[in-house]
Amino acid sequence: MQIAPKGEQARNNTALPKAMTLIEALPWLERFHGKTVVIKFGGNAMVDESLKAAFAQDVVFLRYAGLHPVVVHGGGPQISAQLEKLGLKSSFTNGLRVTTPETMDVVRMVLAGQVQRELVGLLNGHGPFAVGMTGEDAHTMTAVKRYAVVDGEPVDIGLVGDIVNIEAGAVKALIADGRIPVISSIARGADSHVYNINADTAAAALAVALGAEMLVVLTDVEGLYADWPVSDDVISQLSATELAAILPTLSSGMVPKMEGCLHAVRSGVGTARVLDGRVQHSLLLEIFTDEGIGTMVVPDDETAVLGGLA
Ligand SMILES: Nc1ncnc2c1ncn2[C@@H]1O[C@H](COP(=O)(O)OP(=O)(O)O)[C@@H](O)[C@H]1O
Ligand SMILES: CC(=O)N[C@@H](CCC(=O)OP(=O)(O)O)C(=O)O
Repeated sequence: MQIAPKGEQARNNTALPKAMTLIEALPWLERFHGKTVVIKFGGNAMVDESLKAAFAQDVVFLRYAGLHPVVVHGGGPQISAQLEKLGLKSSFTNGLRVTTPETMDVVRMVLAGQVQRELVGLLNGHGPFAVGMTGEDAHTMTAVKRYAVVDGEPVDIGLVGDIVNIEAGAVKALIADGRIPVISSIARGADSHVYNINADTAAAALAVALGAEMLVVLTDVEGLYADWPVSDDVISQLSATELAAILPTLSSGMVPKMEGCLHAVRSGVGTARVLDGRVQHSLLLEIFTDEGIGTMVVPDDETAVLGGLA
């Protein structure tokens, strides 16, 4: 038995702000309970051990809060580091890795064998939730060869694919079983080649196929900068039409990210958000607090009020 001195519990009201923080989350919990959230964890956001651990906590928190998180992970910098160790060079065209068959072996090994395994391990430190798979498994993602377009001309970039079909059954079965799917962006081609898929593109396609409420992209910038690299003013919210208008002006890694966000909101996903993965717990802050952070893309018919509660 433990006995507190008279009045101590009543005076001990330092806990009130904590209670208010929890209460602030209530409308968002009501709104998102039972909804699927596809989270893209970018390779540039996973450089730090404490960030990876905080990410795993956030994702498991979402699961316990009654949402259905699905993780699609990147690993671009990790692939480049491994290629370098092997004496192979990395080259990109329009933000896409030029992927020879030799490079593809390394992409598959790093994404499915290292990055995915590590994330599954971190998530499963909190319970038996995470199940790793690649887009190849159960024909979840089918790809066709993708060409980069440079000066209006198609350029062969090797085994880079575009997703043409998603069979979401295996992912849905995992969600229904209370698991957290952790998916590497590799897909089988109808021609039985294995293709390297940009992880932003894969996450967006999966969000659409799952009818997700939200696509969240965690990266290494605060959001979409209005006039990058000249300024770093973050665009906090923009409509699909506004995004389509600025898409041709974007460069490097932002191109597949924002193309994915646009595709998602134009295909039924409620909102698409780009967040700073370098900020600990940015995922929870974005979903469960009133302060929106990063960039939110909303469908054209949504009003600005989506930033708060509609
Ligand atoms: N308008 C922009 N706003 C923000 N970042 C931009 C913009 N245009 C290009 N970038 C670049 O895109 C990068 C993010 O893409 P990328 O490196 O592929 O990240 P990730 O590994 O998270 O997918 C940023 O670090 C920045 O250098
Ligand atoms: C075709 C293509 O470029 N694929 C990417 C796949 C990994 C990825 O997208 O990782 P990030 O999200 O960390 O950039 C690559 O090989 O780097």
